[in-house]
Amino acid sequence: MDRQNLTLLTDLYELTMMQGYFKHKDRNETVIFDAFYRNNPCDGGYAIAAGLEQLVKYIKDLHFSDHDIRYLSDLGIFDADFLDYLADFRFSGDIYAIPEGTVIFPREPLVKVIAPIMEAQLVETAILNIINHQSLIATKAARVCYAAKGDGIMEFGLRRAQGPDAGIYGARAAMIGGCIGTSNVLCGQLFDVPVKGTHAHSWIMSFPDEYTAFKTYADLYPTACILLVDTYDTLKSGVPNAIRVFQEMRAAGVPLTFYGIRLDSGDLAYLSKKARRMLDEAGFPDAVISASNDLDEYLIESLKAQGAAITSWGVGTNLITAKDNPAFGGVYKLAAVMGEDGSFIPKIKLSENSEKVTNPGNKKIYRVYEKETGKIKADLICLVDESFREDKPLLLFDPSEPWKKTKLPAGSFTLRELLVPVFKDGKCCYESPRVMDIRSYCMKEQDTLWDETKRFVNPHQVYVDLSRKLYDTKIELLDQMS
Ligand SMILES: Nc1ncnc2c1ncn2[C@@H]1O[C@H](COP(=O)(O)OP(=O)(O)OP(=O)(O)O)[C@@H](O)[C@H]1O
Ligand SMILES: O=P(O)(O)OC[C@H]1O[C@H](OP(=O)(O)OP(=O)(O)O)[C@H](O)[C@@H]1O
Ligand SMILES: O=C(O)c1cccnc1
Repeated sequence: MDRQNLTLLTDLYELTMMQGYFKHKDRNETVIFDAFYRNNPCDGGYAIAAGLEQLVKYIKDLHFSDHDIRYLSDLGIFDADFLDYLADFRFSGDIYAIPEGTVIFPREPLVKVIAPIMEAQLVETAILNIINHQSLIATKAARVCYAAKGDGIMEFGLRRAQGPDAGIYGARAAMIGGCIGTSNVLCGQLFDVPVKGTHAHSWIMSFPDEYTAFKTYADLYPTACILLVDTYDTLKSGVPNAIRVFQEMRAAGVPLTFYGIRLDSGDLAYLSKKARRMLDEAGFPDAVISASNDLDEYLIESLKAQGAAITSWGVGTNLITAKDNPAFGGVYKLAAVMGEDGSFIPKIKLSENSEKVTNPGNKKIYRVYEKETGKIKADLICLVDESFREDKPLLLFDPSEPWKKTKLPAGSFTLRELLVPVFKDGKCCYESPRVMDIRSYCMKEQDTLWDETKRFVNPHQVYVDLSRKLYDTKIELLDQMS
């Protein structure tokens, strides 16, 4: 994906609407679109923003090549004047976004596009495609890492990902969410993240016996020597053969730095405890026991509760595909159009479902932290011309039940604005951090959540409140429409 022009990575209707705007509207009419999501993945209490670096690259590269124009012309639905316009097309607007690795909550704008309507419309599909995928996998990874309580999680999903892009960018997102490495070598090269791995059953099966396979592997890779012990019989053959090889390494003076076993089938709790005892009794208490086999956050949590002696985890299919929640559900909605006097006229989308009624206007988001603990108290969506101060009391109320109010005393909270400028007048003004730096930031972000929000069953939902002014604007629009 990084190597090609993605301008046609859009739904046809964006282009047919663009042509309609071109012919029947003021094509320079400036509008605001918000990308946001409505429900946390996996019924969780939060999500992790990811994908901004690829979004930035996509916007920077936006242009219709001669080849693209010829293709669109051949479709027979676009007129020459519109195709001429496309030939000179560049993104000229502003984009604000929540930085990658940030903890996010439903209904807050993750990306805000302020641009001429034709441009803002075109980019909908790709923005959602990129942000939805990576935010989903980063969130899943954060959950898996949370279950592992500080043990390392290796991302092993490339072979099970839905194609190369999902494998590459999914692994990138999994690193942001907290994995310590990936087996995906191209992801390692593209994003300078650690690549890690053990070996497959085929390695063992290709040798005349398990011991010879282990011994050969240990001679080749003595400093990262994790032996897969379940090809024949984990406790009767795999672990004893691994111990024999470790003893020989020690006897030969090979420093045992990072070594151990991987379990990939059977009862992982039982086998890991037995293996732990065998390794300890043989004098290898620091041998790592790693495990894989269709793991996810729930299984890891369960294995921990069962006292499994596993301290390193390989997670493939369920992470890279977010198997139990395969779509993030982010949407892109019109929030305002610019009036003749240059001010924005807020727009709202109605729905039978009150949760689906959009938040109108040109907005920004404050994150409100409890000063004493540094934990998130709530998020506050307001209009851009509003400002709130830490030295003034802050009144928060629940937008779905506005009579429920909380007044935070001045000095008891800190505020941070979440949306940062990414493009200004079509020029990029944002430099993406390195993935490993985003990962470190994401770890700190997750520390701002209470465990009650991170737990898997009925997590506490963080309040995403509206300012009084935004709330009143919304109610006024709803009144006008009814
Ligand atoms: N103690 C345990 N508690 C809960 N789930 C476990 C436990 N041990 C293993 N599992 C999980 O149970 C599932 C099935 O394990 P099992 O070993 O039967 O898998 P399998 O793929 O059938 O084995 P094999 O690879 O030998 O075919 C896997 O997702 C595995 O991670
Ligand atoms: O189970 P996942 O979470 O998807 O993790 C990746 C799986 O991929 C490998 O198995 P595979 O059978 O593909 O190859 P192998 O011969 O190396 O075990 C590995 O052993 C894991 O079990
Ligand atoms: O390195 C490993 O152990 C590995 C890599 C990919 C998939 N499963 C395991």
